[in-house]
Amino acid sequence: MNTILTLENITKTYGKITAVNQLSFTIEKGHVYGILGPNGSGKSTTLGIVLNVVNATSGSFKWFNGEENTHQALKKVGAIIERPNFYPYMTAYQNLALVCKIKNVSTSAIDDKLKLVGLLDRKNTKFSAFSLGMKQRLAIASALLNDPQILILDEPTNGLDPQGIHQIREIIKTIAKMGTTILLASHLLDEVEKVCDHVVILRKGQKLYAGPVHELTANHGYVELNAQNTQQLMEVLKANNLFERVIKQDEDEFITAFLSEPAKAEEINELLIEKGIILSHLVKRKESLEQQFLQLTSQKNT
Ligand SMILES: Nc1ncnc2c1ncn2[C@@H]1O[C@H](COP(=O)(O)OP(=O)(O)OP(=O)(O)O)[C@@H](O)[C@H]1O
Repeated sequence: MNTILTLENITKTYGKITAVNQLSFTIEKGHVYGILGPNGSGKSTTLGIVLNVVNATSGSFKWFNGEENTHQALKKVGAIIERPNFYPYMTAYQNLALVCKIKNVSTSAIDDKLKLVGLLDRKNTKFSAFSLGMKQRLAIASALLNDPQILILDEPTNGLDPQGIHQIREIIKTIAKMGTTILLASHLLDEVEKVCDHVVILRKGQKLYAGPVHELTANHGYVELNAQNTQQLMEVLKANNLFERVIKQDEDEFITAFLSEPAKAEEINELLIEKGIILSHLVKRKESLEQQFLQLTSQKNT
């Protein structure tokens, strides 16, 4: 089995606040997972729980199918969940050598890891002289020193400039291509879309969606329509299997009908003419991932 991590009904409460609510999902080897959600949706708390730094109130999780205890399993996990913190007066190399000593791994891999994050030529520069982006890249090198099976990152590009953001995303993609599973938390849809192949969407600690990113985008779009007799049009649309959801709120100018399978505007028009409906408006649209994300996160008021 290639299961790296399984969460089952994890809940974490802080007094009256439910930070994580009955959360279940599975991480399989070889994928890049994003935990996506607005600020305060429970992403960091979830990462803290699986890394054993936060105790869950209820529910369970297991690493590597529960073959080893959590303490042993976490030796195969690389994680950066806080701002990178190294000794400022020591060089990049010296800092990593110290990490090797603490993790009890050989220093022979240091240059390779520095190369991977684009810092080999800065190995003898003191940490205090590093930019935030360089510090973050050094933290990634450090987390990779023991060749973990999974790398966990909490908001890896927070606070970086566009170039720094690009560098980090490219490094994450390279690490993933080399076979390391990645789990990253982000509030940036764009980041998850660019870097991840799977996503768990959270809102107020609750899972709204878990699955491949492409399935979230693989919808057939929707049509906006109107006719003189709106009520009749609504009824015809609702009765047809071509549409999985038909919506019109009072303030809406048009009816929105979500397609359950691909269909051209001409086909829809023809179908409605057969039912005696002359459309005054027909526009076919496709929701962007952003629209879907906003729709998902604004629904389910709990
Ligand atoms: N130690 C704590 N004590 C009390 N409440 C907490 C604590 N840690 C987190 N929370 C609360 O739990 C909820 C989830 O927080 P969490 O940090 O996990 O969210 P997040 O999605 O990572 O957001 P952000 O990106 O803003 O950190 C929030 O309402 C937060 O205020």
